[in-house]
Amino acid sequence: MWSFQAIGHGISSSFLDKIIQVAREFFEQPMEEKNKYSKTVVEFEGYGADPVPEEGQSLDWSDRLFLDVDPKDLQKFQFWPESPACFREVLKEYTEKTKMLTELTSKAMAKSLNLDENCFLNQFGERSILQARFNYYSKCQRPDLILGLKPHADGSGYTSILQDEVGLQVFNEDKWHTVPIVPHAILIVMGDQMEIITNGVFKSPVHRVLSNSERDRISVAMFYTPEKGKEIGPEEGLVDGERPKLFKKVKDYADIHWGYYQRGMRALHTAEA
Ligand SMILES: O=C(O)CCC(=O)C(=O)O
Ligand SMILES: [Fe+2]
Repeated sequence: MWSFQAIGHGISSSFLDKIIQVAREFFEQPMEEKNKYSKTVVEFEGYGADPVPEEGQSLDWSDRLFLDVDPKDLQKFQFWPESPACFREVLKEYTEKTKMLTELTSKAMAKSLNLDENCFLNQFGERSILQARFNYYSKCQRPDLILGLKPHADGSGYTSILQDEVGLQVFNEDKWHTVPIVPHAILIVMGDQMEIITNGVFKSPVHRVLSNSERDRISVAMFYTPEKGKEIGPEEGLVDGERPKLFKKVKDYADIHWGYYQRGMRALHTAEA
């Protein structure tokens, strides 16, 4: 399993529409307003494109706002938009709802593998991290020439994605598959750290976003990642004679992943046993 669409998650449709709406309002503002929240070259957080460390690497046809949202003491309000006026309040509420969703999802995934329902939550730790990435893909005259977002696998534990248009594709069995829009479903995509924790039973899929000449697109990705400095590794219940340990213990894997991601490369091999 690499991804699924969560429905019946208890987050109201009107609230999900509201998040997409405030994201859209933020991105539709003049550059001058958005640049108040710009990140510098070295920072992760804030408004603007990801850095491209080396010449000749592909740029994405998209606009981003990246924010640490949980634990609360990691929130840096200098990067949180004040316009639209309800932005901060809506994001705080979505953070709380996403936390509840990750708890439910982690338990359900553990039970599906006949593991103790708290085992994934324990690996992620008390201070597990949530980061929000708002993506805006504007219309593009030449969608044949440029991608909205380059192929990558997430460095998170797993990621929940809200999307308002098709465009996201997942690579599986030698083909790109377009993820359908299920209204008000939240797409859960495994990241590399769940592949490590499940000893390869769950896979972290390579995915990308196409650009589109007719419609723009908003997505809100929430990256759920183990706490800083905490070691994670394959669950003992998923290791046996037939399935030896495929990965070693790692910590702060997301930082390692980032260096590779920027160069359009996968990082999972760095965790192989
Ligand atoms: O825009 C999307 O649907 C996916 C975004 C994504 O893959 C990411 O931000 O890592
Ligand atoms: Fe992604």
